[in-house]
Amino acid sequence: MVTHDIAVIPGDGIGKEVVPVSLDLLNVLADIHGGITFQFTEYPWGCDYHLAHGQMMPKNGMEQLKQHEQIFLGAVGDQNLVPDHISLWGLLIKIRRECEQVINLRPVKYLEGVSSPLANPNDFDFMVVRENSEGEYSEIGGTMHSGPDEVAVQNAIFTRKAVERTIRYACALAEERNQKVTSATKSNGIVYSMPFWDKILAEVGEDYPKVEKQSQHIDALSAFLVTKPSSFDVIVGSNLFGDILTDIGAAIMGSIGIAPAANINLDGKYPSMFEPVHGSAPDIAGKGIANPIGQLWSAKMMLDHIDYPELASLLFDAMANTIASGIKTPDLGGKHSTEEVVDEIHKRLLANA
Ligand SMILES: NC(=O)c1ccc[n+]([C@@H]2O[C@H](COP(=O)([O-])OP(=O)(O)OC[C@H]3O[C@@H](n4cnc5c(N)ncnc54)[C@H](O)[C@@H]3O)[C@@H](O)[C@H]2O)c1
Ligand SMILES: O=C(O)C[C@@H](O)C(=O)O
Ligand SMILES: [K+]
Ligand SMILES: [Mn+2]
Repeated sequence: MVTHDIAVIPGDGIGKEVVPVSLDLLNVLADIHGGITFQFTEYPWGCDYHLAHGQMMPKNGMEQLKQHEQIFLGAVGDQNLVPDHISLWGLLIKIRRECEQVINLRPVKYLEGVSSPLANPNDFDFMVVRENSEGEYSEIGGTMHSGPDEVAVQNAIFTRKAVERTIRYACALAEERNQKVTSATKSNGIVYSMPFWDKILAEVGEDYPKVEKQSQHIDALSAFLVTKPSSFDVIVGSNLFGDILTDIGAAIMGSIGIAPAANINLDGKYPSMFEPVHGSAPDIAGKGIANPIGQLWSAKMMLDHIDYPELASLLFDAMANTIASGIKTPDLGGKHSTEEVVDEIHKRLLANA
């Protein structure tokens, strides 16, 4: 029997609803496999923890997390309890940085039975590779003066090392897919970092002659995600560009409640982290109607990552078929609860095992 040691952080809001049901289904999948078990260690870190202890996680929190094989996270943030920049940097971004999860991989795919807001979604299926360690998300800067003279400076950081590895990851991924990388730029307006990014795309791209490389300004690219999403294969972008593009991706998929993500540690030195693209959804928390698909699809990405592609496909098909059969939460125009959706996926897992 192989045991997989997973740290679990439900976090805030609907994280506490969609994470537990996902753990149940992961246990069902382990039973179906017969040769593996999951050992889940739950950490109650988040905004409630901050209210009680003055910080988002304990001082040795990172040491504890680094002991585990992978991390499974729900969502972080509750503006009513803790300012968003404190909660995000104290937990989510802290883990991404300290566990060196330098790539954020986010699939965007049309699912049958979902009403996309697009008139002609045309079966789009692409991957966004988001730089996950630097860029516009930087602690370099500061504020000074007050009143009418008050000023804030925020520096964006682009290192050759991080840009190269992100673009390389995207090109290698495109080689396994449909041989096309679209790079998000804004070299017309952002005159140092973006031409630098474009130069590294050209350099790294030489190692991937079969992959078609294309640069597109982020504003036009955002529009094309809406007007012709099926033309994309792999999109690569900086931390902020990738963040925004994947909310557009989630929107064209039909709901942010279904979009998944993997924060990947490339050398295996520290755990990777699997979490949906969405946040804690304070407006629906506690109502039992959160869509569990984004969290479950993130679990599917974890199964692929730890090399159980068959279990991953079984889970994906059960999820996709559940949606196609019309059993879906209100964000997708359905009338079912989180629990009803999960029960149906559970049934389908057992039926197809
Ligand atoms: N990775 C993360 O943990 C993460 C991501 C985004 C936002 N946040 C944090 O979450 C909090 C709320 O942020 P926000 O409102 O900008 O974004 P959000 O993703 O939490 O919610 C945006 C909208 O989408 C809906 N929604 C999100 N997930 C859903 C689901 N699974 N099922 C049904 N509907 C869903 C919400 O009800 C809301 O109307 C903030 O504190 C923010 O900082 C965290
Ligand atoms: O800004 C972030 O990275 C937090 C959240 O919006 C996300 O996409 O994970
Ligand atoms: K999340
Ligand atoms: Mn985001």
